[in-house]
Amino acid sequence: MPTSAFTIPTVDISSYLHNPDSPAAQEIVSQIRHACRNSGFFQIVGHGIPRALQESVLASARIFFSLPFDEKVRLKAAVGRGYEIIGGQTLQPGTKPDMKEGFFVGPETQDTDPPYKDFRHPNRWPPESVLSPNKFKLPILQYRARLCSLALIVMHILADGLPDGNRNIFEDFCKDPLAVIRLLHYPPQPNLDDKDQLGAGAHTDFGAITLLLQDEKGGLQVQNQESGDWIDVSPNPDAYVVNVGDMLEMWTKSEYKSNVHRVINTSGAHRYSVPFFFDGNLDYVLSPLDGSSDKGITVEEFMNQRYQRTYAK
Ligand SMILES: O=C(O)CCC(=O)C(=O)O
Ligand SMILES: [Fe+2]
Repeated sequence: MPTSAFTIPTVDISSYLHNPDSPAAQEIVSQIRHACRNSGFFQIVGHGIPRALQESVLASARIFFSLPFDEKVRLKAAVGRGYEIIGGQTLQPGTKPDMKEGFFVGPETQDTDPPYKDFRHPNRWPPESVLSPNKFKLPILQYRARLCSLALIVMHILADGLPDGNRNIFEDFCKDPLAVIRLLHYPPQPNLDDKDQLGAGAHTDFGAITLLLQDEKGGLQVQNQESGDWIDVSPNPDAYVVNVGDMLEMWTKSEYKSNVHRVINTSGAHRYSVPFFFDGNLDYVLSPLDGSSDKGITVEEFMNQRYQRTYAK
């Protein structure tokens, strides 16, 4: 276990974007490497995603979730696409279903005829008469494309920080990746004394990395595994919260930690957030980077196992 104090640093990555081989960029790599080995969480600023685009995606979330339930539920789809009702997922076994609703958007696919393979279902979009594409589909797709590029850079930073420092080690994994935007809405929790009711129950993320945009309401907490304390991740409108997921922890043999987090919306108001899950190429075979001989597993198998645990059959 790391001996240094639990930390979720905020790192300005602009020097890395400018020149990944500069001394300033190497300092960024070392700060992020430290965070990944310690809490598994950090925040990035200087990432280059325009504020206006972030605002338009949060606005899309507000407008979508305020639609009548019947319009939303029509867009219910397979895991990882379309609408997910309040209580549709239970991230923490033994607690009540999560008090959040969601809308997932993955890659746009040309192949629109069923049967669909897992994680390759087409996106679902509200009809134009209900929600104009200018207010929903287009900003979300534009945002998703920008986040895909940013995630590749974060993967480079993480690769630079591994013991053999090979920046291209994740290259094949990052080709044609499963990368999913999830709009989330957490209604105000009616009874904060009910410890079994969380917005998102305690969990670790399944994939490689998550880049989270959160509004100003707060409620995300990360657990210090040594003390058991829950640490608030205070909202910073300029920052993405980045965390390591289970796949990367397994792959790096716990060099990088996938840490437990949860959401409790204590603000008394509606909270919106937009995680972006970067999960890599579905056909890629994962086996620990240190060359130890564990049997490989594809990204698709890995993600299936994780998702199945959190959705009622
Ligand atoms: O809404 C948030 O702040 C975090 C959501 C989350 O942890 C998740 O969707 O995995
Ligand atoms: Fe999460």
